[in-house]
Amino acid sequence: MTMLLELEGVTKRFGGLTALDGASLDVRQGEVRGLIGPNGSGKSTLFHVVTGVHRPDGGRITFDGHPIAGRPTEAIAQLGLARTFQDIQLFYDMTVLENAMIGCHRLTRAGALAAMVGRRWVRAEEAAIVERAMDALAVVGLADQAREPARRIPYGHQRLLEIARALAAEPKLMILDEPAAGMNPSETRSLMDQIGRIVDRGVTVFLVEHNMKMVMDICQRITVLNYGRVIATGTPTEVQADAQVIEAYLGGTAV
Ligand SMILES: Nc1ncnc2c1ncn2[C@@H]1O[C@H](COP(=O)(O)OP(=O)(O)OP(=O)(O)O)[C@@H](O)[C@H]1O
Repeated sequence: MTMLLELEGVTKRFGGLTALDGASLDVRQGEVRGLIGPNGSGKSTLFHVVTGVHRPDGGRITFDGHPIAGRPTEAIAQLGLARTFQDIQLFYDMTVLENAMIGCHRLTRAGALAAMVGRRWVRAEEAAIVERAMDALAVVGLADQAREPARRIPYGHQRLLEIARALAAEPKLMILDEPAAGMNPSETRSLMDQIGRIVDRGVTVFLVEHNMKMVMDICQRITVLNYGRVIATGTPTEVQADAQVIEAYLGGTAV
C-alpha cells in the first residue's frame, strides 16, 4: 500500500521541553488514521510540524514523495494537504458557501478571496469555484444552508463547514484536529458518516480526537503518543490491548 505521509524520527523542542521525541509513523493512502494520547503528549505539535506551522528540530517528513519538513504551510497545502483546527476558524460574516469557496484557493489562479473582489479574469473561474464549493458542502450535508451566514448555523454544522472548506481544496490528505470537539452524540454520528464519505472520495484522513468511541470505530490504525514518543501503533483492537497504552495513556484503566 502506498505511503502518503511518513515521519521518521521527528523531534520538536520548545526551549527545554521536548514536545516530540523522535516520532515515527506513516499514513497509508486511503486509510482513516488516528492519533491519540493524553493531554500534552504532542498530538497538536505533530500536526503543526506536518503542516508547516512549526519547523521540526530533527527528523524527516515526506508527503506524497516530497520532503516537507520546515517548508512553508502554503507550499505544503499546494501539495495536497488540508487541515482543520481545534478552534473553529470561519469567516462568520460570510455565507456558508463563501467560506467553502475559500477552500478552493489552492486550485485557482486567483484564490477565492480575490474572486470576491471581482477581478475580470477571476470571474471566469468563479462558476467552477462555486460548483466545487457546493460539491464539498453536499458531501458534509450543508448544501441547503449555502446562503446562510456562517454565524447563523449551529455549532456542529460550523465544524462540518470547516471540513467542507478543507475538502474543497481537493486534498490528498485531510488532517482533522479534534473534529468532534463540542459536538453532541447525534452530530458526532453524523460526522462519522461524513468522514466515511470523504474517504469514499479517495481522500485519506488523519485525525486527532478525544472521543475514543469515534476513534475506535472509524480508524483502521491508531498511533499513540506519550510525552512526545510513539508508544504504540496498530489496529483499534491492538492498541486497546497494549499494556503500555493502558498504563501510560489511561493511567491503568481500560480504554
Ligand atoms: N508553542 C509552544 N510553546 C511552548 N510549549 C509548547 C508549545 N506548543 C506546545 N507546547 C508544549 O508541548 C507539549 C505538547 O503539546 P501539544 O499541544 O502538542 O499536546 P497535545 O497532545 O496536542 O495536547 P491536547 O490533547 O491537550 O491538545 C505540551 O507540554 C505543551 O505545553
